[in-house]
Amino acid sequence: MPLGSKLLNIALVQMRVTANKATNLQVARDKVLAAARQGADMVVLPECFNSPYGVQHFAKYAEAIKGTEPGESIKALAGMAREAQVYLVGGSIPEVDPTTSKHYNTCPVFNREGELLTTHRKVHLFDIDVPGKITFRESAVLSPGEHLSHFATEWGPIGLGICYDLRFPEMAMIAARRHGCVAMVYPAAFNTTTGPTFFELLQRARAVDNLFYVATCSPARPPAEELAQGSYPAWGHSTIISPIGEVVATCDAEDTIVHAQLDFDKLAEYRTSYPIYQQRRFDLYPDVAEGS
Ligand SMILES: NC(=O)CCC(=O)C(=O)O
Repeated sequence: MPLGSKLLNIALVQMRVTANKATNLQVARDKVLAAARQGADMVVLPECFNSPYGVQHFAKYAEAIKGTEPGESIKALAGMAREAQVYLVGGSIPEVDPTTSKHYNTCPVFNREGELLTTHRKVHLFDIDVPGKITFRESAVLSPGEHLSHFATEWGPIGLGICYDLRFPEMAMIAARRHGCVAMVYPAAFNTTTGPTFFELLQRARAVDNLFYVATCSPARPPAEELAQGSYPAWGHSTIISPIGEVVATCDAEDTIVHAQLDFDKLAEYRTSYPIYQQRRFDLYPDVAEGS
């Protein structure tokens, strides 16, 4: 992709995640390389791509990212990004901070040289209770991140969130208006209870709120026999949404790679047609994007 190009080819790797970390890393590598062969400039992996998603698993699979020798998943991700020569939004992995022993749900991002550009620690932990359907309490094991995150690319800055973060419009608004982000990327793992009602709706809302692209990447849904044994029922439906809320590309719950082209000339056109960036009334309500 030549510098200054307005088109970004993105690929969402909706992969099956197993209990075997080495297998997950190998599958991720094969799929990142396959996506690059299809022309992807940026590849996104799912939330918790190296470990089953569940509070009972986080500590067992956790690895250090910073402040010491990086763990095997970080080394593997850096290698994949370098080999495929893509920006890699490395889904998320359970992270342990070696200085505090706290655990996080963390998204690492790499450039085409395999250098770690940034990490996003999930800011809003997934604590919900839908009686008779799903109870989940990430905060039983994880600590919340304390920072919002974005990274620079030749297409413009790109904001990061992880799954439940998608429900909080302020994060996306701050990315868009404080940092000038042209897209928001969310590794995610909604489920068969909340996914049908909320997943696409939230993505379309965040896109339209900010007139930018939104991309999400989920694990594929496990097979019925694993669900019967209590595996997390991932909703799948990895999706790319345009700045005016159209579904550009999506899928169901299967193991697949979703490709789409983000067109930033179109984004500029939409922002001219719908000049909401110039029309806000901060004399009537506070600006959440104010600050450093
Ligand atoms: N992994 C998550 O944060 C799940 C979020 C989710 O399913 C929701 O409804 O929100």
